[in-house]
Amino acid sequence: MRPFLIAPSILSADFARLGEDVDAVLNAGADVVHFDVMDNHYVPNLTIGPMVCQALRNYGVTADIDVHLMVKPVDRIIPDFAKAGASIITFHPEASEHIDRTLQLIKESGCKAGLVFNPATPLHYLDHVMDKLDVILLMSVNPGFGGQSFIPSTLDKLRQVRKLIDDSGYDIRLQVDGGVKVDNIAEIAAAGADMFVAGSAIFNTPDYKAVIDEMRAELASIEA
Ligand SMILES: O=C(CO)[C@H](O)[C@H](O)COP(=O)(O)O
Repeated sequence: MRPFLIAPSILSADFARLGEDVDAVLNAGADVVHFDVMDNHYVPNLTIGPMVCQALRNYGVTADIDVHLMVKPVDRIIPDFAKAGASIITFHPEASEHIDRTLQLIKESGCKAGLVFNPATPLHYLDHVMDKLDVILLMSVNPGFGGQSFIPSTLDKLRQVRKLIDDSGYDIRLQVDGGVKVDNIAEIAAAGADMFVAGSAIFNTPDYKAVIDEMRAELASIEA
C-alpha cells in the first residue's frame, strides 16, 4: 500500500479566513486540501467554485487541491477548475451523461481523475473505466453536509473496492469521506482506504496538529 494521505475537507474551515485556515492545516501536517463543490441541485447545499480555488493558489497554497464535484451537470465546470489550479477532480457517475468522456475531459485538462460513490451508489459504474482512474472515493455519509456520522456499511464496500483495485493492478487511490475521526480511522484503513477526508474532526478542534498527529498514530498501527 502507498503512504496514507490525510485530506482535510475545507467544508468545515473558516470561510471568512480561508487562506489562513488552509495554511494552518497544511502546516499542521495535512497532505492534501479537499475542496467540496456543492451546487444546491445535485446536493442540497451550496458552497464554493473555481474562483475560490484560484484564490487559494493566489494566496500561495502549493499542496494538491482535490476537488470533489457534487454538481450536475459535471462537464462544463471541469476546464474552469483545471485552470484555477485543481490537482485532482472527482465526480459522481450518476451526475454525468457520459462517464468515460468526463474522465477524459479531466485528464486532458491536466488533472488526476476519480469517481465518487454515495453510500447507495452501486459499484458497477467502475466497469470499463478502471484504467482511467487515479482515485475512487467512497462516501461514508450522504453528500451535502459535514458533521454526519460514518455509515458502517462503507467498511464492506471499501473491502470490495480494495480487492477490485488490487486485482486490476492499476495505481488507484482509495479515498473515504464522511464521519472520519481519530477513533475510527484505523478500522477504515484496515478495510482498504489509503486517503482520508476529514472535515469536522479536524477543523472543529483548536489544535489541528494534535488531531492529525493522533490520526497518523492510529494509521501507524495499520502500516506496521
Ligand atoms: O463531502 C462532504 C459532505 O458531502 C464532506 O467532505 C464530508 O462530509 C466531510 O465532513 P466530516 O468529516 O465532517 O464528515
